[in-house]
Amino acid sequence: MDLKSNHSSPVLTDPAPLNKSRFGIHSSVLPYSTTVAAFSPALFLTIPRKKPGLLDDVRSSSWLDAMKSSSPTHKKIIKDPSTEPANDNEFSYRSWMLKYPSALTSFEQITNYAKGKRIALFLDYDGTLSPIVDNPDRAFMSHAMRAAVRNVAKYFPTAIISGRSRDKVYEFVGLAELYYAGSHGMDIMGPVRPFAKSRTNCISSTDKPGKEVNLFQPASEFLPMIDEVFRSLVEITKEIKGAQVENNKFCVSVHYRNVDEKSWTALAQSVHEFLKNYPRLRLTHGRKVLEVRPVLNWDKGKAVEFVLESLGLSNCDDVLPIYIGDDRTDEDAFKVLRGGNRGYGILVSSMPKESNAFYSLRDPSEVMDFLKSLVTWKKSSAL
Ligand SMILES: O=P(O)(O)OC[C@H]1O[C@H](O[C@H]2O[C@H](CO)[C@@H](O)[C@H](O)[C@H]2O)[C@H](O)[C@@H](O)[C@@H]1O
Repeated sequence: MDLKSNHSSPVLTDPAPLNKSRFGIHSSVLPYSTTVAAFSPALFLTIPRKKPGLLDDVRSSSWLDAMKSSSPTHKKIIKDPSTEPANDNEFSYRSWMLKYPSALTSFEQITNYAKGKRIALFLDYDGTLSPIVDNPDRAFMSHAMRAAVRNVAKYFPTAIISGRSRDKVYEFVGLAELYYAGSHGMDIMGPVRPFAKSRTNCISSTDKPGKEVNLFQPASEFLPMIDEVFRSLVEITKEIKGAQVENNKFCVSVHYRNVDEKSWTALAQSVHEFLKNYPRLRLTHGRKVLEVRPVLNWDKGKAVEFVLESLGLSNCDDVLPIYIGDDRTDEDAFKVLRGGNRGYGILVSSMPKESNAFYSLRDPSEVMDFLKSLVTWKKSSAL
């Protein structure tokens, strides 16, 4: 189901930005912010909301369809295409790949285009670097994947852009040489910004190993609210077996992967009902997860532009950004790269789905192969 076309759904996908100005953010010191953060009206989104009391949409089949189709159960999708007999699913996947060719089989085409260009690499975490698992706290990446990411980052500036809190994703990845954006891009720790336009709402900080970095948190004003919402959602959902609420600092995830399907409507309904008290927050939908986020014109696409600008790589014809991700929130980044043919989005998916990406990879193991291929290509082209 295409949630974008269903404005009556309580789960809102990211609407088009109301204001196209890219970084129109003024500085101010907010009363309860620990960091220097600032807001421009351009950063706030107007989200159409249902009137209180109208919960029919939560019970409707479209809502349930969206919850069901939000992510395949990971156990069902582990297949070896070389040994499994071709079936209907495989056939439709291969047809879909005509539109989203494999980044591995199209590798030569990608590198031909990349010749003479500087690649900047953006990687989502869950479902891209680590396989989807039932327990979000145990979504570890393999040692082999970490080695592949470490290696690729030696040759190309590399950033992780995740829905997780920045600290959590750093803990999982554990590589100090990367740039990190957590909370769907609302918490960016990047390089000191000699190239970037003056942006006073960036603050200087140091990362874990003590390197000087820049911190950009456009939603810092929301911190107390998100904290309060997190605690309330833990309470509200505690009777629903399997529900898990995760604090991602500037957003909150309500996981239903381990909830019996019969209770999904009840869960969605209570979250939706509760959020009516918070008109400055919105609900989006990820892989078996409801995500509570500030109503802010900021997303993973904006985060990509921000990191590129920080690195002095924006508006350069000789830069090729590549973004690899599996989730609906990664579409914002794919859109940014597709616009003006700036770079390549690569969708990680084992099943056909519409995307703004150019290429596809089936699962994290293919992501790892792609990263390794980039390194091999880079080394050989330097000879
Ligand atoms: O942007 P990402 O790095 O992909 O983060 C998106 C969400 O990922 C995590 O949830 C997903 O992965 C879990 C572990 O495999 C899985 O159990 C869950 O069902 C998935 O939705 C993370 O826990 C969320 O907070 C992120 O928002």
